[in-house]
Amino acid sequence: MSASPIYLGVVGVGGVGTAFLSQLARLPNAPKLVLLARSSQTLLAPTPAYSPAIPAADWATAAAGPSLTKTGALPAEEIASYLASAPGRAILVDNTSDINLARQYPTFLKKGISIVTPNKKGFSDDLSLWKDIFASAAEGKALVYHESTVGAGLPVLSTLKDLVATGDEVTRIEGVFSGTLSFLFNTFAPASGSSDAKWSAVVAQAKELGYTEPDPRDDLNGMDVARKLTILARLAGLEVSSPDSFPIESLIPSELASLPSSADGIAEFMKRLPDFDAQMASIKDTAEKEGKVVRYVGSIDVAAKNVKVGLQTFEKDSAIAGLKGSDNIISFYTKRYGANPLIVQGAGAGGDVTAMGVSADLIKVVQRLQ
Ligand SMILES: NC(=O)C1=CN([C@@H]2O[C@H](COP(=O)(O)OP(=O)(O)OC[C@H]3O[C@@H](n4cnc5c(N)ncnc54)[C@H](OP(=O)(O)O)[C@@H]3O)[C@@H](O)[C@H]2O)C=CC1
Ligand SMILES: N[C@@H](CC=O)C(=O)O
Ligand code: NA
Repeated sequence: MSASPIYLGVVGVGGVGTAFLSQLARLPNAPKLVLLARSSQTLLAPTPAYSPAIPAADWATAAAGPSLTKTGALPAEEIASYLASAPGRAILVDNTSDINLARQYPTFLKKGISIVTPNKKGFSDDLSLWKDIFASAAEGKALVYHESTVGAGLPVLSTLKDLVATGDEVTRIEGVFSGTLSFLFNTFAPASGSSDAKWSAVVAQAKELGYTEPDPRDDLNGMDVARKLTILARLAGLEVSSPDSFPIESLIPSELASLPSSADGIAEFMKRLPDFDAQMASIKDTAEKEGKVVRYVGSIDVAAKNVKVGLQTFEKDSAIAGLKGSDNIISFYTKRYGANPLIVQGAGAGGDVTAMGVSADLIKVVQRLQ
């Protein structure tokens, strides 16, 4: 007997979304792509047959697919209704960083539509949304997978969930949680050798490489790391009310802090950032005088219910100082593992590795729905 078809809606075709589509095109037993959206355009397989499916691969190939319905941006409720009416189980992959779409996850889940996403916003916003998401999933018998919200494709959330589910006691989680900030400090202040790179030039490079959030200030102000720690803390059992409920050290010059988060605001920020290179150079030099390097780290002390995010200096021969490229390193201290933590390390940003986490989650959801 062949498995009944599963229907897929994908929103977002940026760095991660494009890499995801190309992985989707190669997946055996891939669900039928029936909706594909970017900020101002939506492609739909025509109803009531939900056929022909949209060809995966990339946006241009998809948009050239025959007999598709094409429209502008659709409200989340309409996307949910469209997917819920498909003649089989449905999955939404959210490859945006849109908080408004994330706030609608409960609407999708209550209708039985499973969610797969690298978008951190829904899981790190107010605790009430977190609770609503998982209660709605239970109500709609739908699944929620979001591995790439922390450490991109690295098995961070699955590891933590396994530790908790098997009865281990997680006491502390610490490390480098930002691919962008890892790349910036590894390049700007390497542990071996020296670098003349200007901070602003390395920020521009990280943006170009697709490591940053759509607005790079979300990385530089520490909020991206704070969101990841909020997600990990919640999975470890702490009721963190929101990512701004603990102190976060920002690397954004105060003079640039109030620029708007529009495309113009981002461009203005990037243009004026070189004026403040001396500030980061001074932080680097101060660490250098002590024979150390500076890195941006985070930690969760589960027993003390304490979350910290900010700059710290490290000996040059330490594991954190020696990270390369966009690598994350995440150490789980638990009762079972004792003094030697379970460590997950590897690339923590970039389209391909993030999409890998999304595709792997999709495979798990498809297997569980069949
Ligand atoms: N880049 C990385 O290394 C990692 C990213 N992530 C997360 O992955 C997500 C995507 O990141 P990335 O691909 O880099 O971001 P991009 O800015 O490259 O892409 C965002 C995409 O979302 C679309 N979009 C935004 N808002 C909406 C909306 N309301 N409705 C429909 N489409 C919308 C954009 O449309 P348009 O094409 O029209 O602009 C674009 O296609 C983010 O949540 C990010 O935090 C997680 C881990 C690592
Ligand atoms: N901007 C983020 C992307 C992954 O979450 C980062 O740099 O870590
Ligand atoms: Na991950």
